[in-house]
Amino acid sequence: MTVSIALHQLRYRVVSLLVLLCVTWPNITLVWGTTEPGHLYSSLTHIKALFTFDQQVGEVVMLLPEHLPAASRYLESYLCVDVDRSRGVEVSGNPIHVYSVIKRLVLYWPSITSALHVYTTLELGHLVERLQKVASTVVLPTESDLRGAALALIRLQKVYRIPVGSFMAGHLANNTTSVKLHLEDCLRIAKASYEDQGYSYSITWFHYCHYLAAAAATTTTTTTNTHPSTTTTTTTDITTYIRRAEKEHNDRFQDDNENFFQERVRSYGGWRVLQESSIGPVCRGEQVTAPVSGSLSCYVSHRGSPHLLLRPLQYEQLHTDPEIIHFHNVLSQAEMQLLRNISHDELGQAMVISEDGFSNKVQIQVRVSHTSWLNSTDHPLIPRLNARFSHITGLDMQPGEGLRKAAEGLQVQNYCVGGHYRSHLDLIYKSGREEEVRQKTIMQVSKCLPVFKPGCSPLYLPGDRIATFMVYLSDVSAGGRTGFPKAGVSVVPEAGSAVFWYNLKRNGEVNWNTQHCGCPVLLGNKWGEF
Ligand SMILES: O=C(O)CCC(=O)C(=O)O
Ligand SMILES: [Fe+2]
Repeated sequence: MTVSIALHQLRYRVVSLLVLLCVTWPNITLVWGTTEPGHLYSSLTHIKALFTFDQQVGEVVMLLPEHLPAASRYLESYLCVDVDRSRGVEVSGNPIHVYSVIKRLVLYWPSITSALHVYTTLELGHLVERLQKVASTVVLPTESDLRGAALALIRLQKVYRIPVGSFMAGHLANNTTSVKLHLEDCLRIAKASYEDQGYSYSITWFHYCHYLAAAAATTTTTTTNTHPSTTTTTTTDITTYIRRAEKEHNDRFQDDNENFFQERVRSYGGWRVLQESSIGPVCRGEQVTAPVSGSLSCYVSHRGSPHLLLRPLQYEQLHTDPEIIHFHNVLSQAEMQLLRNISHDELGQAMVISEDGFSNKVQIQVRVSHTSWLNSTDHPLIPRLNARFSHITGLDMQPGEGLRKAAEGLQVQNYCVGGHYRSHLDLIYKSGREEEVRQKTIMQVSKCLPVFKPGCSPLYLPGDRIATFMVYLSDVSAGGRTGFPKAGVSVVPEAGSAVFWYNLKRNGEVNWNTQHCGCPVLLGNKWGEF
């Protein structure tokens, strides 16, 4: 199935471009749709709208009399955004701010809104009215979105090895925000991880909560990290949570699984070693394999294309098997902006193909991003880009129809903070079950040629994505690399540059070393903001 999208209004901003080149068959692994419950934090459009709405709520709440406790709580949290905005600190691209805005709107806004009618007669009546109008147009977050935002923090913690104390203090990647987390947040995040079976992380967070609760209990006044409403959770309660999580951990212990410590938990307290996430080292840009010194090169070349003679390409070879090439300055700022504009309104939650190879289904934890597809007819820029990519790669980018199709349409993709794409292959045949695919020969695949016949397994359709050409439409403030854990290579997103590799070997076999991931975005937006 090919998804073609008619573009309507050209507005805001966005993202990156993924061109997946197929031999013959127009398969897609990705379709667009609306944002799933729990995933509001990953939608650029929604998050932008929430921050705008939040600002309006903040302005009204500042004028309300103090006796509305929810309003005071709202304000206390909101003022941190206000401070950061005035300091020029990134707000919508900061996962702690994103978690906090969702929290304010889920926990405090409902009580505020139900009390607001009282104030319509006062001086601030017109502000209240305006706010209520806006509220009816905004997709407001739910408890499950708050849980999703908490789990996004855990994902970042796993991959980038961020200490709990760093989140609590609002400090990420050398970037400090005014927003601080409290005991109630600590408990919420710990519980979210526990419910998601991330036992080791939940235990780590519960220990921190225990420390906060103990500190609060020894002071008569509230400390900076606690809040009156949370002092009802005692250290005894938290100890019970820890014991429960430890028991679950030990009962379900799996060696080498990032949800568990390296060993069973033996006694209460003590030092425990967290498992390394399989993508952690590449995503952090650490050296994971011995450098292939001497064999890699940088070129300025026209790559044999007369079209590139006057403006040769700068390219860097990052790896030899597979050959991974990083091309620089492939798109101009204006082109990136245009692509972000024309895709923005069509972004929908990305999905991945299901096991049976045909019915697309959402696997939310695997791929958290928003995508849209661009056709050649959507804008005159698209055919121009297809031609340019063809000159660069030497491959046919003819979008065509059916078996004439050489390449899929352009796919634009946006990841917000915490957004990621787990390790996968871009192939259609089968990602993951290596042995099974090895046993199927190319002959079996060709039985299905020249057209799809009944009896051919949907897993072995004629043609496959032979190569991937991916252009970054923005820089990313922190995180968001494209990581190749088997090849030990990672690429830092650089606006206007492109990564290219062949998914198949010359003989048509799968190149398993092309396994790659979109590392979680720690700060900012992959791909772009304007
Ligand atoms: O986001 C990235 O860096 C990788 C994206 C990717 O692998 C894909 O969409 O297939
Ligand atoms: Fe991919």
